[in-house]
Amino acid sequence: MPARKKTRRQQQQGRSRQRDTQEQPKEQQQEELAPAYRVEHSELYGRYLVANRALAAGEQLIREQPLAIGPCVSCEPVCLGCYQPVQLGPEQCRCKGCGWPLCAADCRGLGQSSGHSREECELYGRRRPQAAELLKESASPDAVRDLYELVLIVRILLMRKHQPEKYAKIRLMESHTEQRRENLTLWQHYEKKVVQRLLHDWQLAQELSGLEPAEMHEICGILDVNCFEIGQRGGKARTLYPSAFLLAHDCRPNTSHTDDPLDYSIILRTSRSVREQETLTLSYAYTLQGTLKRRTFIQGGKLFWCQCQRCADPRELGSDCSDLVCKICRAGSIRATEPLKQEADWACDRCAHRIESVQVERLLDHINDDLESIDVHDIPALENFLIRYREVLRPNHYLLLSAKYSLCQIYGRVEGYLLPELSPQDIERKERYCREFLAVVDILEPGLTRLRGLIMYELHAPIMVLAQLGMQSGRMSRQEFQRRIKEVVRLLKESAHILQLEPPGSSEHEMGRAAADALAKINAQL
Ligand SMILES: C[S@@+](CC[C@H](N)C(=O)[O-])C[C@H]1O[C@@H](n2cnc3c(N)ncnc32)[C@H](O)[C@@H]1O
Repeated sequence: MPARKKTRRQQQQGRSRQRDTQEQPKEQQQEELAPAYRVEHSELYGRYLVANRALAAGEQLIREQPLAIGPCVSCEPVCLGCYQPVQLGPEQCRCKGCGWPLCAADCRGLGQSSGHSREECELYGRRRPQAAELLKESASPDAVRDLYELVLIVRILLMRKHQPEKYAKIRLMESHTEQRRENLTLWQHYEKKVVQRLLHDWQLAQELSGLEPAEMHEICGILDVNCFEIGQRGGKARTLYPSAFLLAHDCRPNTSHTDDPLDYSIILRTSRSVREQETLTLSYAYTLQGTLKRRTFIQGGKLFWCQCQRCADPRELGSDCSDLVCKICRAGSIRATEPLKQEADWACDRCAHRIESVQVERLLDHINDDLESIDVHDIPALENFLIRYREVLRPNHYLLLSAKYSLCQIYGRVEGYLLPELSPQDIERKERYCREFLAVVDILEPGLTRLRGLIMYELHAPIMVLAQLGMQSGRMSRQEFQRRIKEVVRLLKESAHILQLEPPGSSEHEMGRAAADALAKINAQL
């Protein structure tokens, strides 16, 4: 995060303390209940968490600070103190001790174990030619990525010497080392980019006696299997938490989590009510992706093939978010015949047309690249994308939904398309996209989830504006107007409730407050 002025930080801390005090009675109540979960073990999951009793939606299960935190593996350089983006040019502030780029000389993360610690700075200071001096403006994206990939690994290896208790906890995490060793590409990547580099170029064994390649590979595995990616307000980091890593994966999970921008704590809650004995789950993959891609992603990093209910269902629990248009009969939808087999054919549900899954993958990669090349603020280009692929993908397809979600967020917010400038057709379009998106999110991320809160907030605005326009023009009946206002109130209520569960200081929390304010104004007028 950019260096924040003391007053702002103090204000934020003040808000946070206030919130703690307000929540105290609730926490006291919870203390009287049995613990919310317990750790179990199975052949399939290894260790995992189960509900110890029936849990209500929104119950806080875990709040804990990271055991380890560092930059994400990315080509974008970030401040080592607070993980906000930085530049590599001569103007950028650099650490006096080691030369790595920082957001500012008084970054709040300097000298902190959650940021750029003294031990790290001293080590990098001794390795300037192999580290900071490579971080120049002319450095290739790969060179930047390779260096930033090392940071969290080195931080953990330094704990071996400086924080042995934390290090011991981390080493108890799953690394899947044997399975990783069998994957030659993966193994060689870490052998070359991490192990050899740290041992030979950085001479790390001089700093940490007895350090062996096997231990370094194990740490790389632990990070791949157990890391969370977190971040608020443009910052991005990866973290290991003491117990949140124990949650098993499901592609329609029953918990949701967020992180506190002040101390990087994870806050994990039930997103819907959970039965006693039910497995507590979160999603290791982005839920708004199709089964073919999600399963490949999970297998790549976490080394298992997901077999959850959603993955096993060709219609993905009725969301149809992987459906393609059959180009032979046009009326049918093409879906995986056996979704738990990556290589199984895809077939039309109306005619005999079939395609191989590799062809589907190629098509999806192509469309995804096309979408990625569009600026997320470019309304005409996103609209054009929807037109280009409506003959190829069904309306709920996750790639179309991704474009629709961007449009939901920018109609009414970007120049030339601000709310007063929007035509009724544009407003109707925003409403339609929001509804289509929400219908799928209701299936795949039901309950008190951030995405539902955000999209409900977006949806309230077009309904409200169209209702007002309808009344003004005399084309809408009083009854219809009231029905719409009722819907606006419901959306704002739910959105305010969900988004205010997000930590103060986050943009989502701000939006939750805006929803609550809008609701209060409407209630005052009713
Ligand atoms: C973040 S760790 C979870 C904790 C781990 N079970 C342990 O005992 O340390 C992720 C690993 O748990 C297992 N796992 C989690 N969810 C799973 C699922 N739905 N199906 C199969 N294995 C799963 C896999 O071995 C995965 O790599």
